[in-house]
Amino acid sequence: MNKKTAKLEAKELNAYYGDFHALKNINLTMEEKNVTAFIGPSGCGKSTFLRTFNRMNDYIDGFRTEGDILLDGRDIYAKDVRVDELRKEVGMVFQKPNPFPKTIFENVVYGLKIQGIKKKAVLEEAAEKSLRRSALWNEVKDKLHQSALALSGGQQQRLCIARALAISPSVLLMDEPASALDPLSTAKIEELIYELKNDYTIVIVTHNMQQAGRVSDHTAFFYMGELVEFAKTKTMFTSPQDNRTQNYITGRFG
Ligand SMILES: Nc1ncnc2c1ncn2[C@@H]1O[C@H](COP(=O)(O)OP(=O)(O)OP(=O)(O)O)[C@@H](O)[C@H]1O
Repeated sequence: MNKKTAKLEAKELNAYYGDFHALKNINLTMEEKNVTAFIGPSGCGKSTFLRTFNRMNDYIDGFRTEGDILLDGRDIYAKDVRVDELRKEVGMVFQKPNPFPKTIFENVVYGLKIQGIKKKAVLEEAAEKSLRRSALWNEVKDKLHQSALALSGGQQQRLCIARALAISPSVLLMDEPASALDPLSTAKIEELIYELKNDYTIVIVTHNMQQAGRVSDHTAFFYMGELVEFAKTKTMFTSPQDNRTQNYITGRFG
């Protein structure tokens, strides 16, 4: 087996919303082309941590970090890092599907157009590739120029994944990507995550323990801003080392 390399690393990471200490001295390494699930009770800092990897928290007044976040060994909070470049590398999919009120095609190629790509043939090829990759092509290939808002919730979420993939990121952050979807659409998203990890490093926040078990290689359990435990998912669910992890995964709290 190939030795996996570190893709994302947090080193002594602390994060604050004003005076509130939201993430406490987090050290974590995530391997390339792996799926890592973040689990833990509501408010423990999962989304905050996820959003540090593409600097999504930068928009929040009073938010600050200490310590380092590294992508391919480079500090993404360094002064010379361009956030727009970073977000090409680190794509994100949110809890609620959020397609733009545009056509399916325009949604997928949105990021490419912002980058100045205008050639129709290039955009068409990229759209097809991304829609195939997100397992949506067969369902939408005959209505690419219809409104994305007419798609079902599950299709909209796969469209948002296609939109994220179109700009060729190497990391995909997913914040509870299936929690607003029905079981069948959820299963499709899970299958897709399983497929995508051949090419992408994926980090997923989920409240659904079965989902973490099904899709992730590694799981990180957070509690009150601390990373309590990080392990291979199988190990975490069969023999957690910390009582808090044990209590959470057996449903005693959270
Ligand atoms: N914009 C903000 N301003 C101030 N505090 C915030 C902000 N966003 C989150 N927090 C606080 O930071 C803590 C961690 O929130 P976060 O959303 O990261 O938790 P979470 O584990 O993702 O929760 P959930 O599972 O409910 O989504 C919470 O106490 C929350 O109230």
